[in-house]
Amino acid sequence: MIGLPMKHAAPALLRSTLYVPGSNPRALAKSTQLGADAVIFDLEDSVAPEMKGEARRFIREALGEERNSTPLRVVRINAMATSMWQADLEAVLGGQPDAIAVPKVNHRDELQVLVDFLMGWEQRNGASRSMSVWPMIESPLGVLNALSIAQSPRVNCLIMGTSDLAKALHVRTGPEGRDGMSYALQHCVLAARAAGVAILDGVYVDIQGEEGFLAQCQDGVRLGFDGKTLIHPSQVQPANRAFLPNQEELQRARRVLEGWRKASARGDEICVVDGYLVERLHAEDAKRLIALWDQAQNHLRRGSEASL
Ligand SMILES: CC(C)(COP(=O)(O)OP(=O)(O)OC[C@H]1O[C@@H](n2cnc3c(N)ncnc32)[C@H](O)[C@@H]1OP(=O)(O)O)[C@@H](O)C(=O)NCCC(=O)NCCSC(=O)C[C@H](O)C(=O)O
Ligand SMILES: [Mg+2]
Repeated sequence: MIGLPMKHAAPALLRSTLYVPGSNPRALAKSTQLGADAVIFDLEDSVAPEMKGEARRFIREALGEERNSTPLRVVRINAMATSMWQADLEAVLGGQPDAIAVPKVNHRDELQVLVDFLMGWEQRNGASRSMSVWPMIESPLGVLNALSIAQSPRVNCLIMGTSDLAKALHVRTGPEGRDGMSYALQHCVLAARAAGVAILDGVYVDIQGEEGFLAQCQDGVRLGFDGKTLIHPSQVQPANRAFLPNQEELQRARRVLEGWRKASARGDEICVVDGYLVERLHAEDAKRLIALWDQAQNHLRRGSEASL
């Protein structure tokens, strides 16, 4: 039933999420054809104040286009501390985006205001489903409150705003790494996992810096992120590859699952695969990796069917 606080399931595949300035209709049209798992049509920092109205119209038009289930369409509104977010929502909700990304969330109370607004809109307009909410964590207070933010109604994904966070923390980031914010990143991954929601790593702003970008994707994988937010089409395919198991990991996961299933059928809870102890938890983790791979194959298939 629309309107009740409820848990929204986390999207299954979010390796690549591409930001697109709402003021750029050419990029808006292109963004959904690039193989990203999600796109974020932006009304916040990439749009000049005098362009906000026009960007709202462009985004509403882009949402209205005939579409498939992929990529997910998300709209980033202006922060709840501004006077712009209501007009943003009024302009785009009729286009039924898959989620609303909310920048600079410091406290769960801000989300309650947003959810109250969404519930009112959905009731007035007889909406058939309730909108998901993707809060952005990009301040020290946001990081410290990450768990309660992640547990708020309708939240099914957190997004790291690492540029704003680096600025607020006074840390340097770049190809040499981002050690200064590793505690904050890990804290947010912990919060997302505890709340059962997805979590996306921040952007890498050096568009030409392929090597640095790949290194940061690998860092994101090691930290436990589900995927990365992106700023340029050239980052989509590398992120799609980085956030999937490679062939060696996939084959190993299949051997682990098979080995454990055989052991389980014999009544054993443990076995040894490739010289390593395998318990139920390893089989479950292997199953998760295989499911991720299968989701990506389905996504590819749907994409190629859509382009026929
Ligand atoms: C950074 C850019 C301004 C560079 O744009 P451009 O100079 O046009 O790049 P290219 O010439 O290489 O572009 C080639 C074609 O690709 C299209 N394009 C470029 N970027 C995108 C995109 N993001 N989505 C879709 N399509 C894109 C161009 O239109 C060209 O197409 P064509 O003309 O047909 O050949 C630009 O990449 C850009 O605007 N990127 C996104 C910037 C953005 O959204 N920033 C805000 C989000 S990041 C953030 O806010 C951080 C967070 O809050 C934090 O705190 O960390
Ligand atoms: Mg930001």
